[in-house]
Amino acid sequence: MRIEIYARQGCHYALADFFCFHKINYLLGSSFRRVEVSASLREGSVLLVRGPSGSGKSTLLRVLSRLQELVDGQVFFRGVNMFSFTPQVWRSKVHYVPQKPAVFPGTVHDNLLRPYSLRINRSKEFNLETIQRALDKLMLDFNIMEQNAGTLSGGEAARIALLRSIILSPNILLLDEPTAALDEKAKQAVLGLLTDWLEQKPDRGIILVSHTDESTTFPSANVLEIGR
Ligand SMILES: Nc1ncnc2c1ncn2[C@@H]1O[C@H](COP(=O)(O)OP(=O)(O)OP(=O)(O)O)[C@@H](O)[C@H]1O
Repeated sequence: MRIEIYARQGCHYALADFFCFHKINYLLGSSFRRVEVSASLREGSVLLVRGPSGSGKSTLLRVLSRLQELVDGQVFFRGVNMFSFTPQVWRSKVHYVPQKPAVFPGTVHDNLLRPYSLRINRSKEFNLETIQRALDKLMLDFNIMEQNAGTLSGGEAARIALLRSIILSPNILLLDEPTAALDEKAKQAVLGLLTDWLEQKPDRGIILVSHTDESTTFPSANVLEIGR
């Protein structure tokens, strides 16, 4: 009950209490520059995060995925405070896909399989048909599965990192410039996949940091401006 009350106070302006953060404060790197932001995300929707370079957009995503401490403020998923979850459970719900894709030793197949070795994902199914469909949508050939992940191009590695998150079916995707390394056609493919992903199931949302205007793809998206 206490959690409910906090949720309403913290995010009372939210259209729905799906995911929201209220007056969260965080430091930029080791400097004393501090950012304070509030925003909310409706189920099935996108929150676009904009702001000048160095304003703290990537840091916000790190804070929301609990890779960096917040100084103050509250974050809620369905009215439950972020700190009520263990970091592992929180990160299985809220996935961060960094700007520089993480590439692990081994093939692309090994890279996609890697998160399933974590206890939190053991009950999840690694489904090759789903992967094949997603690779198609991302304009990648299924043969890429056997390629050494260290040899992927920047744009390929970005799409594989996104796919690795998507197949685990989190509730919230925190995406940092997911199309920055892509040409226009591949960019549209990624945005199409994200649109489909949002529509496939309820209980999903995306927070998207992007320097390009994605509001035509996601016309109902809320926008959070940082550092203006
Ligand atoms: N680990 C760190 N150590 C020191 N400074 C850091 C660290 N991480 C971030 N910063 C600084 O914090 C500020 C915000 O960085 P952040 O990456 O969040 O910005 P951004 O808005 O995402 O920028 P961009 O649009 O260029 O990607 C920058 O000035 C950056 O140099």
